[in-house]
Amino acid sequence: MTWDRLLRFGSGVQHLLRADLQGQRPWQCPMRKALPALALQRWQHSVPETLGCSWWLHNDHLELKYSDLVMRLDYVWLRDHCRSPSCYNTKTNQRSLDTAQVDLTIKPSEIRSDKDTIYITWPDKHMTKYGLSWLAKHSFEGQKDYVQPSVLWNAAIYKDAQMPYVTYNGLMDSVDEFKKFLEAFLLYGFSVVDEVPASIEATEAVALRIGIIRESIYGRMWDFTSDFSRGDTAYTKVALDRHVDTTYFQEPCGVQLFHCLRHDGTGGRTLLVDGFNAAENIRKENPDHFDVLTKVPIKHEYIENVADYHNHMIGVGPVLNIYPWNNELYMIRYNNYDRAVINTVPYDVVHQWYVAHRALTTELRKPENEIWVKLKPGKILFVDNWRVLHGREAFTGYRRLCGCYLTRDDVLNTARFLGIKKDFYPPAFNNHPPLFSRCLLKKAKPSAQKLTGIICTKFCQPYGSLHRHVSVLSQMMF
Ligand SMILES: C[N+](C)(C)CCCC[C@H](N)C(=O)O
Ligand SMILES: O=C(O)CCC(=O)C(=O)O
Ligand SMILES: [Fe+2]
Repeated sequence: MTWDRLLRFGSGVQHLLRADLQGQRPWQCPMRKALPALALQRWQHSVPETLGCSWWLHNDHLELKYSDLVMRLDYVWLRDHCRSPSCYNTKTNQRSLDTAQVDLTIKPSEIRSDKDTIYITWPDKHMTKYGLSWLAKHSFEGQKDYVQPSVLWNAAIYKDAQMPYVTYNGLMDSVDEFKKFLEAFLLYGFSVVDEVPASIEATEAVALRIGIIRESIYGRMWDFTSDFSRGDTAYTKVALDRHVDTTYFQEPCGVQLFHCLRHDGTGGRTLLVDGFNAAENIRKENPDHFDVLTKVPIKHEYIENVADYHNHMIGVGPVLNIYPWNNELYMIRYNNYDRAVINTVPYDVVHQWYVAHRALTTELRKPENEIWVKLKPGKILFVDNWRVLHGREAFTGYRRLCGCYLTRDDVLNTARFLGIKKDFYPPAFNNHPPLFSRCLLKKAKPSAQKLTGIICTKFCQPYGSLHRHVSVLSQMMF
């Protein structure tokens, strides 16, 4: 074997590469494309091809083929992901290695593989063992393009959805019921628990089953009537248009739950609107409006000086919040009552923003997007406050509502523990087009029998990936 060969091909259970990598020549060899034809045909395998892996040392990364998956692994990444006891604590699942100490031009000095494992020795003689299936699972190329399915709904879709009926006893005593409830919440952005004792204590117990209560200026568990005990319209009898709460927090509360403990009077129904559905419709129909709503920072404010309550909360952010790496919408900050003075952009942008905001408002106000429910003692409504807007009809009489906010991370933590949350971090670079991350599943149910239609939103175009997603989603949902 010549030097070039030794450096370019990996194979065998025996050591293949034992090079002084400081030597210039091998690492300056041309990239794969420029290699002689013979060399290109010479991927070598550790064991019969079907079982093992083959690898190729490039100048700046390791190309590793393992059961049909071709991975390209950066050397610093490989060193950084060493799971040896000195680099990684498997008890705490924390890295002990100081990544800043890794030479950014590091290269393996020795490499070999067998059926399940690849072994890399580094210039300082440290050896790293990588399970091939671990690499397949954690490499960029090995990412399964699953999404957290979410059903963007309007009134008609909701009607067909057959949301599960989960009771207090079911939720507290049965993991299956608990999962049913949370699955519906993840899919639709709201979910109901029924037959709950009409007390603050039972409401709190339900909250704690799902997550951790987020204490705020309103307290831990809150419990209010229309007595204007706090300086906010919520504490009156007037109607409240659709909104999300705590837009004036830098991180608005993730989840809110409502339990109406008593109402002797008329009106007071609760309105729910899927903010993501409305926003995705805007994205489809008028991407420029969508764009403006994702870019213009808007301040929201809560100023209260009532009795002993003195609060001034400020939160700033766009109405539509999207992840920069794939444009996925993750939070809507929409509350026209609490929106503060706009002074962040010049007048012409202000005007564009008003036009875009009007388009969104029009969409949010379409009766076909509204669902109305009457909260009653015994029924707890959970709302994803980053996605689903709520409102209420004016009412008469005595009405007492209790509930709390939950920390979002902890609700998702519970969902992961139950195995019902898939986390998807899509490819973020140009030659790997963003895969769409939200789609409209018509008539999907939490443990759906059937999907009757999947409409992909505009930003997730590539047909190939759409096709893959559809099949992945189908697998998950059927
Ligand atoms: C839910 N609870 C009654 C405690 C608070 C109400 C907060 C109302 C406020 N305008 C907002 O939308 O954030
Ligand atoms: O009274 C209601 O039904 C809800 C009021 C409200 O929007 C809130 O408390 O956040
Ligand atoms: Fe509210």
